[in-house]
Amino acid sequence: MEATNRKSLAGNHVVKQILSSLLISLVLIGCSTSPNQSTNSTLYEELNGHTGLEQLVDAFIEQIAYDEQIFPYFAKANVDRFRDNFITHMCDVSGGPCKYQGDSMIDIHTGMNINEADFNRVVELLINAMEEIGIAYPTQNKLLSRLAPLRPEIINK
Ligand code: HEM
Repeated sequence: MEATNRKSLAGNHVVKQILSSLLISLVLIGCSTSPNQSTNSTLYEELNGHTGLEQLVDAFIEQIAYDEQIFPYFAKANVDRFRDNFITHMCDVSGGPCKYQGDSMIDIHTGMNINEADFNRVVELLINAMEEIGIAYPTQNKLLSRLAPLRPEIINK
């Protein structure tokens, strides 16, 4: 009985050692933030600037093109104009050196009758696009939280 206890204690000790070295590694990884994640960089920089946004919007447009639920909204849209204006809008929203001067979110989306489910689907497509080009989760979340307040300007208009 005692031997078994000691054995399991010894086992516990090894487990503790492994856990504490794991913890140390995690803390070290957490401390060694890359330049992209430093607190001084803007979200625009984390998204790899203009080139990164171009990549993201191209991946997003491809997602839309293959999505049966969302594509019908864009069937008659001018894709080149959408691409340019969406990039500028994202650049502005993420703190980049652009000023979006296009129509307001309300004006653009009025008459489209976009419901909650379709809005959520578009968010999913944007997440897929971010995944596809390898944007880190914390950066994804930051972009989504900047877009979330626009929801009431787009839904049910
Ligand atoms: C946070 C979410 C959204 C943002 C930030 C956003 C932003 C924009 C921007 C900047 C444009 C460019 C306007 C232009 O072409 O000049 C646009 C166009 C458009 N958006 Fe959205 N949008 C969002 C959600 C949605 C959703 C959920 C749908 C449909 C389900 C949608 C459908 C469209 C369509 C069809 C156009 C093209 C209009 C056209 O060129 O005729 N958008 N959006």
